Amino acid sequence: MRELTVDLGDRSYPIYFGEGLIQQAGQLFTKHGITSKSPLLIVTDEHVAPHYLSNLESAFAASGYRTASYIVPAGEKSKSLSQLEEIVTVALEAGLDRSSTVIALGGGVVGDLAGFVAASYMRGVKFVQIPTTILAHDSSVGGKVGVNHVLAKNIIGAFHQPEMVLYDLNTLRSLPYREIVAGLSEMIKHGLIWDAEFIAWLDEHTQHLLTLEPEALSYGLYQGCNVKSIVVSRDERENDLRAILNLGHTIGHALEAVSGYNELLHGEAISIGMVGSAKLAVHLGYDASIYHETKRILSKFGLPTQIPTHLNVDQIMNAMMHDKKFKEGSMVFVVPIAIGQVEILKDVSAQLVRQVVMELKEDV
Ligand SMILES: NC(=O)c1ccc[n+]([C@@H]2O[C@H](COP(=O)([O-])OP(=O)(O)OC[C@H]3O[C@@H](n4cnc5c(N)ncnc54)[C@H](O)[C@@H]3O)[C@@H](O)[C@H]2O)c1
Ligand SMILES: O=C(O)C(=O)C[C@@H](O)[C@H](O)[C@H](O)COP(=O)(O)O
Ligand SMILES: [Zn+2]
Repeated sequence: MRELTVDLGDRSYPIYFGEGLIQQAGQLFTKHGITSKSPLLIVTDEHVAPHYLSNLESAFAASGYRTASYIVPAGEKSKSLSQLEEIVTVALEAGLDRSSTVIALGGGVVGDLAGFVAASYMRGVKFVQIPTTILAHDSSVGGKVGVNHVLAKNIIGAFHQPEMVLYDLNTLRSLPYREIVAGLSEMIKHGLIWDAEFIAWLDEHTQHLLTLEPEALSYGLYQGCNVKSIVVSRDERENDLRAILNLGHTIGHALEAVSGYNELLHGEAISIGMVGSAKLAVHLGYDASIYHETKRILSKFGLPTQIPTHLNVDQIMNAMMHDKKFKEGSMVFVVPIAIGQVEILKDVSAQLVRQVVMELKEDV
C-alpha cells in the first residue's frame, strides 16, 4: 500500500492507495478515530453502487458502524442544488448530527457533491473520500467541493478538506474505457504544470496506464496526487499558486457549460483547454515546441485536442467571463512556458483568447 500526506497542519490527512481498501474501510475509520453514534452517510451514483456499495456497507457493519446511503443519477448533471437538497433530506431522516461523517463513494461528481453536503450540513461535518475513477485522484484531494449553475461550472461551493482519502485501485477495473482516458487528462496536467520527469514517465507508460497495469496505475495516481498535495499544502485557498491546477480549465469549463454538461467529459474538455493554453503561449511569444509537445502527449493518450465544430464561439467566450479567475474585467490564464512549468498571466486580451478558440475549432 502506498501512502501520502496532505500537509495542512492540524488538518493534515492521509491518502491511502491499495487494492481491497473498501474491505478495510471500517478498520481504517476506527484507526483514524472516526466514531459516530449516528449512521455514516454514503453518497454514491447509479453506476458505482451496484459494484461497490454493499461491500462498503458490509465492511462498516463488521466494524460496528451503522450506515445510510443515497444514490444519485450518474453524470455531471447531479452536481446540482436539487441533489444537494435531496441528500440533506436523507441525512436528516437518518439522524445525522454535527458529529456525523459523509462519505463520497464515486468519481469527481459524487466527491464534489457529497463534499459540499459535508461542508454545509449543520455548517460542516466530517467528510471522507473513496474515489473510484482515475480522474478522482485530482478531485478527492484538496478540498474543493461544490455544485454547478446552469451558467457556470462549480460556481456554488466551498473549501472543505476530507479526513482521509481511501483509493481502492480495484474499483478502477470496472471503468469504461472512455472514462479511463478522460481521467488520465488530469494526470497529464499534473505533469505539465510541475514535473517534466513525470511527463517523460507518462510518455513511456502510456499503454500500461491505458490498460490499467497495476504498478503503473498505482505510481501514476500516487505521483498525480503528490503534485496536487504539494500545491494545495502551499496555497490551500487559491490565493496565488493553486491557480496553476487550473491549467486548461478556463476554456475547458466553458466548453462543458456551453455543451450542456453532457457532451464532453471533464477530462476531455480540460485536454482541449490545455492545448488552447499552449496555443496562447505560442501567440505570446513562447516556444512553439510547447504547443506541439502538449498536443502530442494528449493525442497519444487518445484525448481530444480540438473544439467540436458545432459549439458556438460567442457562447464559449461568454461562458469564460463567468470563470472564477476572471477578476475586475481581466482574463487570467494559466499558460505553459516549458514542459513541467506554467505561469499565471493576468490581463490576457479577450481578442487573443477568441482567436485561440477559433483556431482550436478549426484545428490550425
Ligand atoms: N474538486 C476538485 O478539485 C476537482 C478536480 C477535478 C475534477 N473535479 C470534478 O470532477 C468531476 C469529474 O469527475 P469524474 O471524471 O470522476 O466523473 P464522474 O464522477 O461523473 O464519473 C465518471 C463516470 O464513471 C462512472 N463511474 C465512476 N466510478 C466507476 C467505477 N469504478 N466503475 C464504473 N463506473 C464508474 C460514473 O458513474 C460516471 O458515469 C467534474 O465535475 C469535475 O468538475 C473536481
Ligand atoms: O483543485 C484545484 O484547485 C483545481 O483547480 C483542480 C481542477 O482540476 C478542478 O477541476 C477544480 O474543480 C477546478 O476548480 P475551479 O475553482 O476552477 O472550479
Ligand atoms: Zn479539473
